[in-house]
Amino acid sequence: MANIPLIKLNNGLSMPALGLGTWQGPPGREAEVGQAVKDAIDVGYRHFDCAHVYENEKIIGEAIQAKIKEGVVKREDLFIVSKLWNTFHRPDLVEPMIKETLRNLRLDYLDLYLVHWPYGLQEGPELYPTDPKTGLFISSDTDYVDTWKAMEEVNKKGLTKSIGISNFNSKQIERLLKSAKVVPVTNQIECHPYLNQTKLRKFCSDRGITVTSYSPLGSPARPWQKPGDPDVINDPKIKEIGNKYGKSPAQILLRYNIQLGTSVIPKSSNKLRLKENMDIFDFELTAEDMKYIDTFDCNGRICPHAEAREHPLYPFRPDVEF
Ligand SMILES: NC(=O)C1=CN([C@@H]2O[C@H](COP(=O)(O)OP(=O)(O)OC[C@H]3O[C@@H](n4cnc5c(N)ncnc54)[C@H](OP(=O)(O)O)[C@@H]3O)[C@@H](O)[C@H]2O)C=CC1
Ligand SMILES: O=C1CO[C@H](CO)[C@@H](O)[C@@H]1O
Repeated sequence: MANIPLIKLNNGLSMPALGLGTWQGPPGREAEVGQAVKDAIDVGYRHFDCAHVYENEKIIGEAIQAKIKEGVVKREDLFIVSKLWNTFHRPDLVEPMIKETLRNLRLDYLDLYLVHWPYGLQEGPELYPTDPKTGLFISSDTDYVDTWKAMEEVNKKGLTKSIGISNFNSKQIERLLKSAKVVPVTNQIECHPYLNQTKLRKFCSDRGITVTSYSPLGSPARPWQKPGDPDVINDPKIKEIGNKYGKSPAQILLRYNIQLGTSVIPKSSNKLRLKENMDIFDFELTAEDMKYIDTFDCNGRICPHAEAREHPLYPFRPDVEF
């Protein structure tokens, strides 16, 4: 079984450099994730990236419990991540939400809890409250600085060992750090050769914040993909590099991220591909190949959350460089 390297966090804890993504895309596919989690544990995954908004945490909780009961793994060997959804940014909602996630995942604590996006949405039963006239998400006026204080509280209470952020830009991180008592351990962001985040990765690293790379394979099954959109896993140049190393395009994409120093969380529901995605620690891309892949960067963002573009805290604004 491959030995997955650990990434040191700024609070002395560590996070496995490879984890399983659990967002399953189109509705109706949520059930696949239970088997995927069980298979992943069997083949050696220990880091699981979950979120309330993926609406599958109960199934994941059952799968984890089943593997603990079977004696395949112990709770303390696992690194379980979840995320606070945008409609729960109001500070008084943070503790009830982490507790709901813990109940669903059947855990006493999380290893890492992230603020999923910097912008808050109108509180209520809808996960994506949307104005039918404009098609835009409906904002709440909660400031992530206040949400973060409540995140620090749930961290202090031991409901999660670490706290972090996701989809924050450099200006938002800078502002958060002015009042934060706890520095986020990671910023989970989209990162692959078409959007390699050189500046934001350096900005985070200079402040002791690791980067976790989401959609590292370019999320080829994302429901909103249109013909002609970025499709990094099918880039012939990536395939050609793979041929040189005897590795698949997915393995080259994941290895690229590992060598950038990030933690990487590919999703798969297929046992063979789960194994394939772990089999990336027995080779190294040369410095020349890393530099060559760096040149593929083309602002090829595939998870823009464009329906939030008018929100004052939308992170991917044209006036913010990174
Ligand atoms: N913080 C945030 O806002 C976000 C976080 N995320 C997190 O990141 C995770 C990963 O990103 P995601 O968008 O799911 O996309 P990925 O880039 O991980 O791609 C997943 C897709 O690639 C396919 N795939 C997996 N392995 C291989 C392989 N070896 N060869 C060919 N195809 C493969 C999967 O199909 P199959 O299952 O059939 O193998 C699936 O369709 C998410 O699941 C989620 O946990 C994602 C988006 C936003
Ligand atoms: O993590 C995520 C996976 O994809 C979802 C669909 O857009 C996003 O809402 C979310 O940020």
